[in-house]
Amino acid sequence: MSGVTNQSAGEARLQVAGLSSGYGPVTVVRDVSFSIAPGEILVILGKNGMGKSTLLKTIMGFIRAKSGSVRLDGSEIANRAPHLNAREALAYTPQEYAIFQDLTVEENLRLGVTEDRLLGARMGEVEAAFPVIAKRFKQRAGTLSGGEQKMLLLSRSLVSRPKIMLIDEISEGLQPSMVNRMAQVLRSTSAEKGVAILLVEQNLPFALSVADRYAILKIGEIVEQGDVAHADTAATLERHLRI
Ligand SMILES: Nc1ncnc2c1ncn2[C@@H]1O[C@H](COP(=O)(O)OP(=O)(O)OP(=O)(O)O)[C@@H](O)[C@H]1O
Repeated sequence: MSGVTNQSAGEARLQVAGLSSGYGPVTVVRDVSFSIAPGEILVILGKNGMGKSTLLKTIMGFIRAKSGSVRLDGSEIANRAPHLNAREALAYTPQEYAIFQDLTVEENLRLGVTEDRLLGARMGEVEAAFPVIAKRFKQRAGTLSGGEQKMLLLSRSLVSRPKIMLIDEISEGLQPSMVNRMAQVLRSTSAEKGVAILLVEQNLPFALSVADRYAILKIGEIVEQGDVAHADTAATLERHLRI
């Protein structure tokens, strides 16, 4: 099994073991294993087409696992419907600008909560994270800039009070100031709320500024994982990603 972790199962908020999945007969994610503790951020690195997005979608339940397990605080959730996973505190932020363009910012945020009244109580968190979003509450989401739409996506995840956040290339196409803001928000969300965050990223400086640990995915398999702060990290990334 590839990618054995340095944590015991008892500590893991998210534990993925021997996970394989794909499209029809084609296997894309192969025997992937890792775990993430509460308050920890793991980034999956890899070139285009290596299976990073497929891995996130499999964990969320959008793509069927062919084998393996996905555990949330020790309970098996592999192949559970995405809406049930969302209700039980998994928040998925896709790579696409997946907001409802014709709804207002507020209406988009409301989709992140199970009851309308909860949004009012949680708006303070959106305001603290992304003041620009809170100011545009009544504005049609389609009028936001690309970067603001990404902030709205992340805000929608935050108001759902997740235990686990699955985030696919949030920094893509953002200007540096917005990327820095995203990094701060993710760091404080994991540190202060104990959220386990699984990031998929191609933006290496951003990934390394945010994550505690990394795993490198190559043709669907984890070929290496380690601590970002470890002295060997730069050499390992150079070897596998040629950067
Ligand atoms: N809906 C699909 N049907 C069939 N094959 C797919 C589908 N989506 C992705 N694939 C294939 O699965 C492989 C992995 O794709 P995936 O999007 O998971 O990679 P990725 O590492 O996230 O890459 P990128 O950064 O380009 O999004 C690729 O070969 C891709 O062509």
